[in-house]
Amino acid sequence: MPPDISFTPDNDLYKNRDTLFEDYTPDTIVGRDTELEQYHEALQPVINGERPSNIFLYGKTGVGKTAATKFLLDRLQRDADQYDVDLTVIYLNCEDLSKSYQIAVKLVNELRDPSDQISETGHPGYKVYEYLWDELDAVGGTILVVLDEVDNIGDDDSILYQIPRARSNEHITNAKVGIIGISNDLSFRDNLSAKVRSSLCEKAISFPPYDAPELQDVLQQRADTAFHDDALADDVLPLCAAYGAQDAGDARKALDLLREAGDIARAADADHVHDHHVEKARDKLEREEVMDGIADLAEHQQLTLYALATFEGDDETPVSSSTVYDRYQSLCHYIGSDPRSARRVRDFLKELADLSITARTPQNEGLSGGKYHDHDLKHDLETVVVAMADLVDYVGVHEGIEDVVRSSDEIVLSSDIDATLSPD
Ligand SMILES: Nc1ncnc2c1ncn2[C@@H]1O[C@H](COP(=O)(O)OP(=O)(O)OP(=O)(O)O)[C@@H](O)[C@H]1O
Repeated sequence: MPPDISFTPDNDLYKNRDTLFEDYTPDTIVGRDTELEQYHEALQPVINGERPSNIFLYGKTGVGKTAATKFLLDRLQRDADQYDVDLTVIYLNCEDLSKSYQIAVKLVNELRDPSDQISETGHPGYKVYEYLWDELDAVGGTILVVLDEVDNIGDDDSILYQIPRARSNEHITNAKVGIIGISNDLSFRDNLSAKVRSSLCEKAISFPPYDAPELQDVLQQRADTAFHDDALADDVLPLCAAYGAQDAGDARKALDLLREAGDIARAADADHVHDHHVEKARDKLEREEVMDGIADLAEHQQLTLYALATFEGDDETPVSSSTVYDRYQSLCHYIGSDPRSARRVRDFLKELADLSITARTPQNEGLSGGKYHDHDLKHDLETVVVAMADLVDYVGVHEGIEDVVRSSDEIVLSSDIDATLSPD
C-alpha cells in the first residue's frame, strides 16, 4: 500500500512566489536611473516621428538590460499610440541564431501572416533580404528590431550592417527601421568590423554591475510582491544583496537566492525567512553551479579533475601540477586513451581554477625548488565526484575516492565498486 500522501496549500510565507521568476516583468525598474535616462534619450527620436537611432546595450549578465528594454519599449508603445506614431516593435532572442540568414528568415516570418511563412532553409541569401525589405516596407512607420544576445550572430554578411543601411541603399523607402542590440559579451563591440560598429552602436549604453544597495532596492521591490509582510527577517535582503554584489552584481542570481531561501524556510515550516536559510540556499545554489560546470567539462579536463580528486580523497592535497599529471596519465592508461601533454594539463588545471572548481596557489621554492602551482578542490569531494559520476563509472573507481563513492547515496555506478584502481 502506498503511504497516504496528500497536498495542502502552504502560502504562509509567499503571497505571490511567481514574481521571483525570470519571466515576471516588474512594473518599474529600480536602481538603473542613469541608464534609463540615457536609453530614454536614445529612443526620443521615435516619438518625434524621426529616424530611430540604432542602440547598443552592453553589460554583464543579470544587470537589467532586457528588463529595462521591455519596460521602456512598453512605455514607448503606449505613448506612441497617444501621439499617433505608427510603431512596431519586434523582439528576437538570437541565442540559437548564429547566421544573419537565420535572423532575416525569422524577421520575415515575424512580419508575415502565419499562413504565408517561408522555410528556414533553401532560399538564396539575396532573396531572403528582398522578402525582408518588402515586409518592412509593407508594415511601414517606425519599426524597432530588438536583437537580444546579438553577439551570437557571427558572420560577415551581417544583418547588423544590412538593416541600418537598407534605407540609404534604397532597399526600403517607406519604413524607418532601428536596431536595438543587446549583449553581455563585453568584447563583442570591439571585435565588430568598423562599418558594422559605426552603424549598430550609434548610441551605446553601458549597464554596469549592480552594487549592494542597488540590488537591495531590486530585491525589496520584488519581495513586496512575492512575500507577505514581515515574512522576511530584517537581515535577509541585505544578505542576499551582499552576496549578489559579490556574484558580479547579477540581479538574476540575487533573486534566485531569495527564492531558494524562501523555499528552504517553507520546507522547514519556518514562520519567517532567516539569514541561515539564505546561507543554506547559497550553499545549494553554489553546489548546483559547480556541478553544472563540471558536467560541461571536456573528457580530459574531467580526467584531470578526477586525478586531483583522488589526492583529496587521500588527504594529500594540495598537490603540484606534475603530481596531478602523473595520476592523470595513469587514469588515461586505464581507459586506453592517449594522454594530453603536461603543458595542456597545466592549462586544464588553470581553467578549473578559473571556473572556481579548484584552488590554484603559486609556490616559489627559490633556486632549489623553482616556481610551480599547488592545486586543491574548492568544494567537497562528494560534490565533485557526483558531478563526474559518468566518467568515474567509465574509468573505474580509484582507491582515493572509494570511500566517498561507497558512502554516497547520489552515486550510482553500473558496475561493482570492488574493482578499484590502485594508486598509480
Ligand atoms: N532594475 C531592476 N529592477 C527590477 N528587476 C530587475 C532589475 N534588473 C534586473 N531585474 C531582474 O533580474 C533578472 C535579470 O535581468 P535581465 O534579464 O534584465 O538581465 P540582462 O542584463 O538582460 O541579463 P542577460 O545578459 O543575462 O540577458 C530579471 O528577472 C529581471 O526582471
